[in-house]
Amino acid sequence: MRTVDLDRFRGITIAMYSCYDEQGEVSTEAARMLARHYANTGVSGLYVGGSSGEGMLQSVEERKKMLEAVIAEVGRELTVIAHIGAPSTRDSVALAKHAEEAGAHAVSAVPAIYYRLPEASVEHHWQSIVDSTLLPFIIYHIPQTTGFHLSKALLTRLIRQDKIIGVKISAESTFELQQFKAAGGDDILVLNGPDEQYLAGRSIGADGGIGGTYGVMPELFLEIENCFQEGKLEEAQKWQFTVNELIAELLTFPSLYGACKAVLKLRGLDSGEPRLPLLPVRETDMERVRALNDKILDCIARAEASRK
Ligand SMILES: CC(=O)N[C@H](C=O)[C@@H](O)[C@H](O)[C@H](O)CO
Ligand SMILES: CC(=O)C(=O)O
Repeated sequence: MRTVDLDRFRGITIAMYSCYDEQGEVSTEAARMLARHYANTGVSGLYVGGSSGEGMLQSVEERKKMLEAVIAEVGRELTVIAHIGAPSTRDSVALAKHAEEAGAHAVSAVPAIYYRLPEASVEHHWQSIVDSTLLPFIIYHIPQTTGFHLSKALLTRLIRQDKIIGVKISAESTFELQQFKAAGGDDILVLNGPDEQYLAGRSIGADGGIGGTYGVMPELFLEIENCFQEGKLEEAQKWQFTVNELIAELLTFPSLYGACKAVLKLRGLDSGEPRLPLLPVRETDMERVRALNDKILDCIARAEASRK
């Protein structure tokens, strides 16, 4: 049995976008505003500084600032998971210690990126992070960007430790997800990464999800989750199909996060542009963004009406 309460990490966790001002500097006001908005939607948590959060594109100081702002605003209402993975173990450990002091509920990290590392390096990297704080740790497995394939053997070894409570799996294989779940059972959390497969992930063993498109439509993922919990699988599938049409459109823009941020801006939630090399939405694409935002809002209204 774990000494950590796993329940607070279940449900819908938004992989929050970065928040910048007009000059492209981290904006604590924008971070608080966006975190506040999310706290009012009913999601369980926020994942700060991950892929959607552009942690890899920020300095250590900027990452600290962003995390502190989110915790100051919603740290008592929501579960805040700090993604502290950085190319070096040294920076990752510094960020993990900061996250603990700042009041994060858990830390999470990708493998050390850039070098093609043997499993022993990645294990040592993660272990150093885990040993540096008392916080629970969630492995972030995203082989399509890191190039590192987490083996079931390494996972099994790591999750024996009380502090290593689970894995966020962004690999697209639901079989792999199921194998991880089978390796850890009720004693670990397996969190679904690919938003397009939220329902598939849940159906095959995921305990919840952390996703980058939740941020423009948390209500729709909450609806899939509610239907799933109520055993209304056809309804859940209908909403997943709806969501997937929207994701397919979001993925047609030069960057997914640029599109998501542009959508939010139309709703008065300005978090600035994504940081380069992630491209912002082109002026000539703004008509398409407007149409897409209208479509998403319409789907959210339908989901809410179906609950009444
Ligand atoms: C590769 C990547 O960033 N995956 C994210 C996290 O798992 C997802 O949330 C995607 O952003 C989402 O599924 C859209 O493809
Ligand atoms: C998408 C996701 O989960 C992340 O941004 O890390």
